[in-house]
Formats: sequence, C-alpha cells, structure tokens
Amino acid sequence: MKTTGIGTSHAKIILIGEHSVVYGQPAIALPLPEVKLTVTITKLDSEQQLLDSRYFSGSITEAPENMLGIKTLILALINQFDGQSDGWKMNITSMLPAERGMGSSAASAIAIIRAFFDYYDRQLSRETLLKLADIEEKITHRSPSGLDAATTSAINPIWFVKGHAGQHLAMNVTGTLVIADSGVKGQTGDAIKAVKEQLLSNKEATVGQIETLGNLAKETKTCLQNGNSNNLGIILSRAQTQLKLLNVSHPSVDNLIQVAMDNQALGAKLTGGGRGGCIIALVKDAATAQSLSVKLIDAGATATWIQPLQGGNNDTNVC
Ligand SMILES: C[C@@](O)(CCO)CC(=O)[O-]
Repeated sequence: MKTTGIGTSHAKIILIGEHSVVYGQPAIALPLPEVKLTVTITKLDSEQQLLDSRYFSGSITEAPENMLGIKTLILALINQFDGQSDGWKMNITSMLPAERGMGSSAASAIAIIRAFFDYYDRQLSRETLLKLADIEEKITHRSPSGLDAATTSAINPIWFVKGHAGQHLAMNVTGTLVIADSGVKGQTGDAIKAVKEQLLSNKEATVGQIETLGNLAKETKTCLQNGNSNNLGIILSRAQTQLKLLNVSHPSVDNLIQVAMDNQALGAKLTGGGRGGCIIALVKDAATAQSLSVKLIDAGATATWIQPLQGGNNDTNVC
C-alpha cells in the first residue's frame, strides 16, 4: 500500500444516442478531457475512512442517501482490498457540474476506482474498471448502458453499443460544439424510468422513437467520417425531436435550443439523461461558438463550454 493514491477522469457529452443506447441502439459520445475530476486517497494513522467532497465531508459510513452509489462502490473496493482497518482520507475535486448530463457520477466512480488501485498498487484492466463502475451507476441511474463510464474514462470519441467495448471513432468533420448548462438539475434516473414506463404504456410509438434514434446515430457516424457538418446539425435536431417525444426534454432545455437555432446553430439537442441538464449546439466555427455562447448565457445558461470537433485547438474552453 502507498501513502497516497490518485485517480483521474473527466466529463463527457453524448453527441447522439442517449436513452436509445439503454435499449441496445448505438450511441456516440465524446470525452471532455479538460473538464477534470481528481480523487486523492491519503493514508491516515487512525482507522478512520473519511470522505471530503463538495457535497459531504465526514465518515464514509455517514454519506447521505444521494451518495449511495458512490458509498456502495467505496465499500465494495474496501472489501476487494481487505482494507476494512486501513485508515485514509479521500478527497474528490471536480470541475464537472453535478446532475447536468456531463457524467459526474460515472466520472466520480472511475476516478475513485483508479485511486484505490493506485493506493493498493495494483494493475487495473479496462474491463475491471468498467465492471466496478457499474456498481455505482446501477444504483444512481437504475439501468445504465455503461456509456457514461466508458466515456468518462476514454481519451477518444467512442461509438458505443451496450454490452460491447466502446470503439474509437475517427472524426473528420469541422465544426464546433457549444455545450450550455440550463442550470436545472437533470434527472437521469427518473428520465430512464419514464422511458421504461412509456415502453409499457405506448409500446409501438416508443419502440419507433428508440429505433429512429439508433438510425440517427448510424447516420451521425457516416457524417463524422464524411465531414458534413450541415447534415450533422440536421441530424442532431432530428434526434431532439425524438427525445422530446420520449418526454425527456425540459422547458429550460427547449428554450436554450431555440436560442441556439435562432443564432446560427446548425442543429441542437439535449445531451445526457435530460429533464434539465445541458444542451449541445453545433456551429460552423469557433467565432460563431463564442458569440452563441454569450447569447446562451444572456438567455439563462449558467455555464458554457466550447469543444471543437476536429483539428486546431482541441482544448475545451470554459466560458
Ligand atoms: C440516459 C442515458 O442514455 C445517458 C445518461 O448520460 C443513460 C445511460 O446510457 O446509461
């Protein structure tokens, strides 16, 4: 065992395929490596196991109900390493807004697992990493596809189908994404439940919406390879139409999407679980992204990020 263990991860955005990915359709997601989360475990002389995060500081056993997924994961890791009487303090620092569809819970799980394996000086395979992250994601999001954990731990854009390893997706499209936070907490777990209920109450239409989203993800893959950003924008907006029909959008999200479309966006949609959270809007270049970002903030967005799709400066700019 070392005296310090460190694990890192980052935010993600889903370009296309949220919700439908839970039902076996493909999705495409992008890591945002500049929006970082770090977990540090520091050895203590006592047998205390303490957590220090923006939501809770104290003994891990006293973590609040909304941290049940994280707490269960940590207890599973303690068992895995027979570390019941090892004392440490775990510090979580995060640039990710929580509950905004940017993968905050999965990113926390990934960095915690990496920090534990570093602390106990053990090798960690990608398969084990994702399997362990699922302990947290299952509790936090009910039936997760695994997409969030796969992307918050990946360095490249991924093409993802539930039950399979994500595949690196080459991008050949110019254009810039503006990500904007509606300021309203997303409710991924509730949104997943709502889609599940609609599948029971209105099966035919809901299956149709899920399949359409899957087909749009396939069209997106072609667009990313052919480099057609105009078509990509149209596809993103078509996906938003389906997500609205699935009842996972929110007035605050719809409002920001409208502002984006009125200000030169080629297309826009919610990203992540929905019912609040963030939108993504595709624009043709960095200058348009900057001016749209200002417009979105004026319209009530609480934060924006700018992410070029390909070429040039690949850093995410936080606005
Ligand atoms: C809504 C969803 O598709 C994405 C949440 O970021 C759920 C999942 O894939 O686990």
